[in-house]
Amino acid sequence: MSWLTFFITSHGTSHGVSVSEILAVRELDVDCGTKDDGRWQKMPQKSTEAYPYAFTVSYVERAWQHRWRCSDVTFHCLEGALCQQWVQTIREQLTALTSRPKHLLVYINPYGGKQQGERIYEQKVAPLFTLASISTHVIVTEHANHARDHLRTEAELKKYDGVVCVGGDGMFSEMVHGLVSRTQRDNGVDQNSPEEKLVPCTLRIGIIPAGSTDCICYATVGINDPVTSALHIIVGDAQPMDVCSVHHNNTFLRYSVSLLGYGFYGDMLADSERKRWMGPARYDFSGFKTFLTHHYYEGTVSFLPATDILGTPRDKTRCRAGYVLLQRTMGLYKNHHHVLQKHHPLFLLPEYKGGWRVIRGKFLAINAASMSCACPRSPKGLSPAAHLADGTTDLILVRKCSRFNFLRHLLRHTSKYDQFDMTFVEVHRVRRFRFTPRYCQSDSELDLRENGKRLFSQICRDHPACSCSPAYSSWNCDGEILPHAAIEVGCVTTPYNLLCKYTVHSESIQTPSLFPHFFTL
Ligand SMILES: CCCCCCCCCCCCC/C=C/[C@@H](O)[C@H](COP(=O)(O)O)NC(C)=O
Ligand SMILES: Nc1ncnc2c1ncn2[C@@H]1O[C@H](COP(=O)(O)OP(=O)(O)O)[C@@H](O)[C@H]1O
Ligand SMILES: [Ca+2]
Repeated sequence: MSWLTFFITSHGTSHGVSVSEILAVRELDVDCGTKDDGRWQKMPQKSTEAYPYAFTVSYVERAWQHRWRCSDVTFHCLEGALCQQWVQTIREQLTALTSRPKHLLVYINPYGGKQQGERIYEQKVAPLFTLASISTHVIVTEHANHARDHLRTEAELKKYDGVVCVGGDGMFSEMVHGLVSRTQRDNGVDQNSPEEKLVPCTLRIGIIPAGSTDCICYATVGINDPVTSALHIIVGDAQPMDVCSVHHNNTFLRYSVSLLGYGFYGDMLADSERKRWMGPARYDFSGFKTFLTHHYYEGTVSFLPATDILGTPRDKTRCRAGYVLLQRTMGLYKNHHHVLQKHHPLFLLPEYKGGWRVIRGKFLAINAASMSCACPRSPKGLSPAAHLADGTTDLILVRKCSRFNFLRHLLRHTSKYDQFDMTFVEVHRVRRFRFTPRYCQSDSELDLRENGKRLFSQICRDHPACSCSPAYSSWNCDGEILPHAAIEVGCVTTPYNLLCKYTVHSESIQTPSLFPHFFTL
């Protein structure tokens, strides 16, 4: 990392800016007389008239709580040639940073969150891209899956260094589906086979948060702030992440990168989609309602524990991304963790010891968190110690319990207390899992659900005193509804290049894996 240090001679202090954090440099026209001194001076506004040449450096300033802001510093000088030399040198250094994007394809979801996507992009993000000389092609989506289908079939991807979505987790999911599906098709990979290895795609995806929960953004950057995300994109930050593929009867259904939730989160999402007019507050309303209905679901969860990894979902350490190390060991890429790096470098071998485990029961919630799932509602997230790119997902099983206990469990997501330390909750770090509901879902029921109709199955006979508990929930897959109850999930890391970098300034136990923002899938 090279640093430019500007000596502020007037005060005898220095001001250092890392080249990797410079966004732009521009010469200023200062129209005045000359003096033959030749040293750079950062001057108070009044005395700048004496210095006819100046240039301004825009750079990343770290503000509070993981926020990044763009700051300017102007340097004045007496000699034009020296001024130009500085500007040219800085430009050359910036050009040498190959991880920075120059051409971006941007999709804006005008419908997500508070429906402010276009305004957020135009007012907060576009000026920064222009400042950083990034050219963009902007598409405002006209309907759901517009971006996904455009990416999958039409978009001329060769022209771009990355794609950016302006929206929530659903919009990010569209990007993932468009790009990953296209890459598999181009490489002859059959998505319907759960065993097939996914070919990673080379384009990176950036998110500008403009959705309702923005969990993928929050869990990776540490905050859901459009300016911070734009700056991470400009400086070329990258973070590989896990992608889970979801299948049903050897048919590909979807990919998931954050949460797959059955029961509580599935029901809450299904209810909230009908209340979109409420905006992001719909989740509070539907969350409360779902909590009161207190439905449980019977079924069998089978999973393949990740025995070869160090670290568990109960770790007190957080996935802090001071730096990210990708290790390639016999085909397994493993991401970071300070403890791992210190004590077990390069010894992470994939083992499938122990085989599958099977758990049968009545569950209020079955959640698979491939990342912490931190969001403003729960700054530590559903699985605070989950890692961003280790090829595993944290499977959380919440068994039937009283409303009071379930409330205690939910509330612990918002406090320092351990949400897993309860008798009815268990958590496993897994490579694959499968869920089969106790009662088989008929094709006609599935059809009805797929067409958006709600149908409570009649099969209630085994629920004691039950007149309303349905046999099936649906899966919440990164905020999108998946009507199939029986699914099979495999988690793979699809890392690519080693673009990860960046020093994270501060952290606390409350703030989980915070990190960059331009994903490599
Ligand atoms: C009664 C007290 C309730 C306190 C509950 C605190 C638990 C909060 C944990 C939230 C975890 C959310 C995981 C995020 C999922 C997103 O992918 C999804 C979609 O996000 P989007 O709306 O597209 O930005 N949002 C939801 C709420 O399902
Ligand atoms: N132009 C559009 N009109 C309607 N729906 C859209 C449009 N563009 C995208 N979508 C869909 O909107 C849904 C919500 O988007 P998302 O970005 O997740 O916002 P939110 O966080 O509010 O849920 C997703 O299912 C996405 O596919
Ligand atoms: Ca959504």
